[in-house]
Amino acid sequence: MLIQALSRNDRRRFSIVTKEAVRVKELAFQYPDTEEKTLKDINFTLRYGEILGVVGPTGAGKSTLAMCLNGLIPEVIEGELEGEVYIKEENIQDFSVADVSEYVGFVFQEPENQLSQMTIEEEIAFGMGNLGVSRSEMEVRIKDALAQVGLTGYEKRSPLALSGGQQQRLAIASVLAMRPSIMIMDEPTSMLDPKGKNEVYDVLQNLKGYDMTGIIIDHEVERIATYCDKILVLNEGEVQAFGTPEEVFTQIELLHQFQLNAPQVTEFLYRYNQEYQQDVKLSTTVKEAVATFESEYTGKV
Ligand SMILES: Nc1ncnc2c1ncn2[C@@H]1O[C@H](COP(=O)(O)OP(=O)(O)OP(=O)(O)O)[C@@H](O)[C@H]1O
Repeated sequence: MLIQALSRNDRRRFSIVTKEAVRVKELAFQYPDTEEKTLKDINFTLRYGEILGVVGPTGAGKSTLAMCLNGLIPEVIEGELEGEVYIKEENIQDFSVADVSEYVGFVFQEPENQLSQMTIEEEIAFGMGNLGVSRSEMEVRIKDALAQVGLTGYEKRSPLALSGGQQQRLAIASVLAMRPSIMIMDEPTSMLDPKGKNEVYDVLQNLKGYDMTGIIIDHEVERIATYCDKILVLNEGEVQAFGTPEEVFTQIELLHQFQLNAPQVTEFLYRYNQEYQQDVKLSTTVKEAVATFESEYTGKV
């Protein structure tokens, strides 16, 4: 009855939100010649359009997890893999890395390492060329991708003449033009200065709602908390927490166990509660915290 009442577009959207974009099931991985598994019994799912932030201390296994999701493990990087990864409900172990790359785009830490062409438009065309996209379609996608990352007008420039933040935005544009269903970014801002970090997160913020599922590994908890729909905390290859930013970042004591911090506002509220024996709700954004304080204290002071 409900389905019948929906328009064709609504039905399409309905089917998208109800399907899983990513399912990781009992995933474990051990590199050769190591004594312990780097990943142990990882389970989570993401729906279409959701953005996942992966946080964890150094060596937790975050990059290893990312490589299991794009098929580099175990096809290119060998080791003992257990469990399954489903992208768009297909088990990626049934496909080659090249096939998986049509659905899963990857943005690396260091932008320079992923740029190889003479001009910005050639850079964006390069990935599409490997997918067999026609010249006329490429032109449309180049224009669109540059507009999305704020680099319109830079088509003929050299990628090497861009700032770090612009280079990373170009790397994102190159992935966007390939129209993957999932975009994985492994610490895309770690090599950038604060201005570059802001540029990249502003672009990512604008991409939200573009029907693309995203996975971002980053130590920038402030930005992760506002940008992501779900957070996964990884430590020594095990999932310690998975849920919304509010569900995860309010577990301050758990985070501290793994030398991780919540956003500053959440840390402040936690310490305020401790120092003054209060029970103020822990918020993960300044806006929410202000609203909480206003409703608690207006007229009482
Ligand atoms: N090719 C490899 N062979 C053997 N061990 C490896 C290999 N690559 C990574 N490791 C080990 O696996 C563990 C997890 O590494 P990984 O890079 O996935 O962690 P990470 O959470 O991404 O760390 P960081 O935040 O420092 O990037 C580390 O102990 C690392 O030394």
